[in-house]
Amino acid sequence: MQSAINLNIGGLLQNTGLLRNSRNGINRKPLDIEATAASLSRVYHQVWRQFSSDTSSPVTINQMNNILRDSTLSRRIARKSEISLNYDDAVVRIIPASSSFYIQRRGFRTRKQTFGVGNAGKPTQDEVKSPLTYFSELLAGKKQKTSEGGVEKWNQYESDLKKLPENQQRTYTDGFVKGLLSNGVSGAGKDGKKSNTLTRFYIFLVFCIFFGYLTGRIRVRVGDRQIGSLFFSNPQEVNPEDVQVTFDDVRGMDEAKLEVEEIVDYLKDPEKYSRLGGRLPKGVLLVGPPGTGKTLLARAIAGEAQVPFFHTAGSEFDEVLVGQGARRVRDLFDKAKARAPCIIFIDEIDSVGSKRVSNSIHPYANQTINQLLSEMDGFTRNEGIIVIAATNRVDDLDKALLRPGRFDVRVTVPKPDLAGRVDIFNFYLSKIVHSGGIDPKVLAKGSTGFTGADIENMVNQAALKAATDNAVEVTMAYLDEARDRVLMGPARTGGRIPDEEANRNTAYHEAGHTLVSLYTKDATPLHKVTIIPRGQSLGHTAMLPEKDSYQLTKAQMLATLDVMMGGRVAEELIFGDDKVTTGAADDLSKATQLAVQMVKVFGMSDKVGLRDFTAQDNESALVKVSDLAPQTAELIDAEINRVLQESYKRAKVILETKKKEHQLLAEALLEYETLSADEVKRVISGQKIKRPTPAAVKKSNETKRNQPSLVLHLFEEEGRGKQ
Ligand SMILES: Nc1ncnc2c1ncn2[C@@H]1O[C@H](COP(=O)(O)OP(=O)(O)OP(=O)(O)O)[C@@H](O)[C@H]1O
Ligand SMILES: [Zn+2]
Repeated sequence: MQSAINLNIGGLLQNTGLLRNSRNGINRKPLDIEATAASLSRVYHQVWRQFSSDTSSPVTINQMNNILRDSTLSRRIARKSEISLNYDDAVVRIIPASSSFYIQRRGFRTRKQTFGVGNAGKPTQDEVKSPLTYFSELLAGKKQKTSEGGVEKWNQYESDLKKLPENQQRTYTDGFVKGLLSNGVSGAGKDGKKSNTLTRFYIFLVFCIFFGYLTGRIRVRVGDRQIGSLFFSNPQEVNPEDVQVTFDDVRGMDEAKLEVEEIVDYLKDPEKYSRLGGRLPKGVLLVGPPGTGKTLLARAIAGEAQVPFFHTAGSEFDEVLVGQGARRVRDLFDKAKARAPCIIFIDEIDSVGSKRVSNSIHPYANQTINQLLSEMDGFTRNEGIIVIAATNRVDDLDKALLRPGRFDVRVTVPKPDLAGRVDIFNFYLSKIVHSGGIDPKVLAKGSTGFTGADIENMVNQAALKAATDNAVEVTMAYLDEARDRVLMGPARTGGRIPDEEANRNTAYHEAGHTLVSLYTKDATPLHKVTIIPRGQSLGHTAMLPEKDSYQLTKAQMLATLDVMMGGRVAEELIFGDDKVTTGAADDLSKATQLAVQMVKVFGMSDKVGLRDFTAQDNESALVKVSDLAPQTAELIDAEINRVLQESYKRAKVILETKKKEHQLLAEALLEYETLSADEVKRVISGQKIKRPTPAAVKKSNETKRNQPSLVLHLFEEEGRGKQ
């Protein structure tokens, strides 16, 4: 039992880690509601049993699902710096940023518990305790009710503040406090007792605002520059003992590891290198797609060499007062020099180091880059500082950053190949209890294109689901299910949407994609098709490449286009021209993007010819957009249209000749909701599927759900208004 719970806590932290990742820009991992709900409700159950003699669970997974499923809410959850779940007088606070959470019972005495599993050491209770709770407790004394009112008002105030344009927030803050203070003075004469409470509330409020300002919870803007949160947002330093990652934790990138090995050697003993006159790089640029383990590799270098690791992100240098970005860079290097040998890691360097621009929107961006450049020139090669930067868009970087003496070593961190994926699967499988029959090779074959982060996520999802089901071990079935989640995004937990007309439309739309993919020679093989909503889309047709591909042929790209067109064509053929829906918007935008690239970048249109027409889009280009002959622009436009039109026609021919199969497939989708590639093939050849329909399964699973309701409080940090 205990171990199952630990697993869930670990899983919960993983999920909060996902939250943190999705806040960090590129949304590569959508929040998996089902898994999060499962782990949350388990934790709840656990807390409940510790704090109350009542052994029944205070909240069921279903209820938690319902709460999290609300799509607007879940999108907002992904942006939260803190999520707090209240039930009766127990509170669970989750702090994605530090991958920690704590459980607390409000009342006369506060019992707290911190489960810290994680990267950078356990935060102490006081660290994770929000300033709000702190002050509400401090000031409330035994009058719990009052302070709760305060918190409520505070929440109201905070949410009101967020609705305002950012430049007005400061004014609002001042006004609000002034108003309350003057109100309090006039109220004082009438009712001493009340004013006492009020005064406490004001003090509380002022403290909150001040504290919020300090911790970055509240940010003040002047013009379009932001001040505030200057005190606590210095680059966070992870001490050597905290970086416990070693090269052994980094799997499936042997070449990259080899390339950075000598850096480790150097950091361990810089003297040795200086003595022999060796010249080591000052900066290393890790280039690769998100989730391939660039951060992990940098950490491992620090861990292997046992040196301090300064972790920052390019975006942290942004959004500050004029000159603040430059100041932070300077501070960072000053601190690093004092701790040499050490590593400075700058994640997403493209957000600060992109090409220097001379426009009025970003007048100060250049200062930050210039500072970075001068700092890097400022220390000598053998001073013991290695700056490691990560990016997935090396083309966007300012050329000056790439010159010798700066980031002159480039290490590519690609998506893992087959052998790499086997290695990564082995690594993460070894951390869970799984059945003997699982073959990492099979898993690796079925996950072409997955990154290390995807694989970690997949194994973790499987373990979570198995724990929720009280399974003894993680079986292949769980892993398969988890792969689909990673591949297609988390499914809506409530199953199909309640609108059967929309479902019918989705079924024919997806069946259209599926059929075109089956009958187009170079299309990526079909994996699964579903009409259960996932993410933003109502249905999904998933394809999975059979093997790693290092390049795409023109035929493959055209096939991809045809498959994308299949959805709209299907709607048109079945429901008529004026009954087509908005459902094809995403298909069309992706298709257009692909067609544009084929014509403008890949030279795949004979008429337009072998020329890269995007090269002129930047400042220093020899040929500017305006130099392009109008006929050429017209030709490009016409060719893009032609590529799309032809693809549409090919899809139409297929679906017109496969009417019968189309209908069979759509009907089967309506009945079974999700079909595997094999099942699709059975259905269109007129055979039956031998498993109960989801409707039948649901009916037999109907359970009682009469539990008390749950309140979800969300604390927002980032000033992005409500929704
Ligand atoms: N090659 C790998 N071996 C083991 N684990 C990996 C590997 N790649 C990724 N992971 C797992 O995925 C997590 C996320 O990877 P990481 O943050 O290092 O990726 P990244 O390339 O830095 O992404 P981003 O560019 O978004 O910052 C890692 O913490 C690790 O747990
Ligand atoms: Zn579609």
